Amino acid sequence: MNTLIEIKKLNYCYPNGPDALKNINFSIKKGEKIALVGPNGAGKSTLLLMLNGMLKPDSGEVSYLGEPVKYDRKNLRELRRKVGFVFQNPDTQIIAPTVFQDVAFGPVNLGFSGDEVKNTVLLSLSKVGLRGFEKRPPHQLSGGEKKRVAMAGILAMNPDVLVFDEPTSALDPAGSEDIMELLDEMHADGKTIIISTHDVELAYPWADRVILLNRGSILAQGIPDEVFYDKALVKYAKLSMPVLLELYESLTERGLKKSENLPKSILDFVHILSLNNIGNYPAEKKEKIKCGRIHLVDVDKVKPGEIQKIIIENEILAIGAMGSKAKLMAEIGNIEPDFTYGVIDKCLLKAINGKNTMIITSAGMIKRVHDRVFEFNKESLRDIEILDFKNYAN
Ligand SMILES: Nc1ncnc2c1ncn2[C@@H]1O[C@H](COP(=O)(O)OP(=O)(O)OP(=O)(O)O)[C@@H](O)[C@H]1O
Repeated sequence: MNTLIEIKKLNYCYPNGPDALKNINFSIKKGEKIALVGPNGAGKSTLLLMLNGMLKPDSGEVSYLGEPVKYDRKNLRELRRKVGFVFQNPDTQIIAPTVFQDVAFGPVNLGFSGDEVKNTVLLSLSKVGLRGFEKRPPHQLSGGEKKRVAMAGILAMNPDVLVFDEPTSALDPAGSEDIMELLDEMHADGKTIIISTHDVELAYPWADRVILLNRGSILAQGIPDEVFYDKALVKYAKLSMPVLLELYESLTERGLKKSENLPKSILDFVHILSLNNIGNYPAEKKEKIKCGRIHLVDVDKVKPGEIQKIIIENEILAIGAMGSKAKLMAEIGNIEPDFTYGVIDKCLLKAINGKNTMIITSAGMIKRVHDRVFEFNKESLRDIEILDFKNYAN
């Protein structure tokens, strides 16, 4: 993997303020999903602001693709085009009287033609699930919708790296799940993503790598399993262990056999329990329970009206919509999805209980579903089947 951003020996102190960052060293590789985790005041926002040159270190270096960042106007403009930043509070970012104008701000400044601006804005709005919002005044939107407008504004500049300061702050659980799903969609589109959060439950299953920050210093960095399973470290950072790990630790102390991998989802946990012969169907029932199937619907190939027929004909008991296109399709087809985040694992969980499910999604994510189900089948010695619906005829 190529190193995109590298930070070396970085120090920063706000004028008349505390030492906000002390001797920071880390690098970000292309395609990574990184969570910067720490309690209030740890320095997360300050560090994120270094990534696209909004703050300049007092000492040390930030480099992008091997080149040290230069803090003149021209170079900063270039850098900010490649590293997009979505603020914690969308009101900081939204400036125009309509959603269209707000999202168009970047492309207009980049000198796009009228048609290019229009196409880019509409594409970005559809990526964040806000088509039809073009004429709305942003200040009349909900907090979650404003966050999406801010994201669309950044996507319109097509950056390589997306930085989100507390992407789910002030959102309800469904709004948070929607935003996290959007981040996954952007990642599937090839973007490198860095978020800050103090929500360990959110960071643990999502991130490829976690950087733990406290009082302006990096305490640890590594894969989430290692960082969050270190109780003393997590406590020192004034955070708590993700609840699945806490439960796993507690049960292994009482004799539960340890598994090869730590549980990242309820599905993983159920799998670990079943390896310990806990929660399995009794032998006589097990014989009769066949795994449910996952019906995979490609939104670009199947019409909304046809989905209802597939649901009825295949006795589908739970539906997941993965991605904004799928959610829009569900809305048009009058389908209320049961899952919109963590969809694959939730459908696998239903499948092992013998229930048929449907996942509605689009091109980029179809392979992800196949890969995850293949991996789960291999690990759990099951044969959960995927039926691909590329057109209704099959
Ligand atoms: N503009 C500023 N001027 C002076 N001090 C500041 C400024 N912004 C932040 N600080 C201080 O720098 C330190 C790091 O703040 P920062 O906002 O980066 O932390 P954070 O981890 O993002 O916190 P939170 O989770 O509460 O948003 C804190 O002690 C804070 O008081």
